[in-house]
Amino acid sequence: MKLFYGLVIHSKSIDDLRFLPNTALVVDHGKIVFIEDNADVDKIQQQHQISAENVIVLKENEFLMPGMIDTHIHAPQYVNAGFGLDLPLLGWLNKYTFPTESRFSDLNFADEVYTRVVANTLSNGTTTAMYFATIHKESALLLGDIAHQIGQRAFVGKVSMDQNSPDYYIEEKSSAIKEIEDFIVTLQSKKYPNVQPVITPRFAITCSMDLMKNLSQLAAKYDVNIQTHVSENPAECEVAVSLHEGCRDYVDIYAQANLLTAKTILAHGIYLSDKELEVLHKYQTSISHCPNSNCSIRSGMCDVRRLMTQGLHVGLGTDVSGGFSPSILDAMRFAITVSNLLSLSKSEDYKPLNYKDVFFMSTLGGAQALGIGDKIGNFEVGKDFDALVINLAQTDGNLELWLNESIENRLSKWIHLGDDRSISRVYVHGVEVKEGASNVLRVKRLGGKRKSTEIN
Ligand SMILES: O=c1[nH]c(=O)c2nc[nH]c2[nH]1
Repeated sequence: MKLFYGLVIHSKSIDDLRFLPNTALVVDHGKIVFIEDNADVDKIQQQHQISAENVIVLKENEFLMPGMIDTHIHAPQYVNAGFGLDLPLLGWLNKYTFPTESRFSDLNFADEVYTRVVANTLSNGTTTAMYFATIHKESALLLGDIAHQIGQRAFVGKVSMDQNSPDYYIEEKSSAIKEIEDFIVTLQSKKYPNVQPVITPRFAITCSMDLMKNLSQLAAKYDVNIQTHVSENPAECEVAVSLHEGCRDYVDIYAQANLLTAKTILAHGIYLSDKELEVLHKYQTSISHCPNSNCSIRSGMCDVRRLMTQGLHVGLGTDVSGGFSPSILDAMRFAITVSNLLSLSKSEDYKPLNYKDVFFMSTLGGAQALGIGDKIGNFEVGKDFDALVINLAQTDGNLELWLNESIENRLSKWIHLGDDRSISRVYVHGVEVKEGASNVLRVKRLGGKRKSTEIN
């Protein structure tokens, strides 16, 4: 058992952010068993019979928050993060993305890159990641192994694609169906408590209707999540609809393939019509908002406020490498900026996203978007303890300046100015993992243990 004591910040819902001073939070076997603000810490330590070494008292310049959730990240594209941003989506996929992803048939290369992406996202405070891998079953399984070993909560998707893809990076339909079923069965048989397989048709351009229908049947058979892309770029929308005869619009393609469920998350959703939003709402399907990517490959500006007003769950995604940063803090900032820019062309009562909204989206909102809002995302008795200790002193040497501010302003400052150094401890299911993740990276840098291959 562990007892945390200090300032706790978490969201109860989109418009209910709580700042809880002097809070005692007890964790047992990875789960939250007690939480009380303005608590008598000695009394609670005694009541729960917790030894002194298991009491973690936060400093004045620290606070505890839920772990952050990246609802959309392409693990293999981590290699490309920060370059190749000169083309819009379809050209970008062909020139940069497919060639890189095709390299993941090489397990040594996959090991190198996937270890880095898991360790680095954890160091940046991502306790849960919804990953796209590649079409290669073995390396996608390896991503699951690595997330489990390093200690990240992860949804891992072996990508499926059987059309409109280059010869060197495509599956044949029947083998795509066999491979994804093998992938699900194998990953589930490992019984990793925090790693799940996810059905991952790349998007409607690279998947035949028949493949998508088979994938939705497998999702139902194994009760797994589904992820794909929707309505990211005007040219993409046009091509997608033209390829699937008899489908009214982009969302209708996925509706006809039975891919829309309460466990489905669609990345982007920039150009959705009101009718499409209505359909997504009916199926309780969520959106991953990836503002860095939307700006970097010039896809467009997503009106998140509109999606939320329609009742959709919206999480945040880094979308590496359309997005150049693996940090959810970066996604929060981009989300605020994009929303501010959008507001310039809206009526005066339009409310752009602020730091409280994006804090929600990066924690409980992300969990709800992934269909696990009852398990993680904030601090409630019975939930898993996925958490970050934030140390403001690491962000700015002039700590006094920070401590003179209200707690609200401190949070706003951290969201706008903080970086990975300010995330001093990371817990997943009650286990502290940041140090482990840094060690893995150190071993890699020194060329130790795992075999190293060259990275472009
Ligand atoms: O941002 C994106 N990244 C991708 O890899 C991709 N594939 C299809 N659509 C996509 N969008």
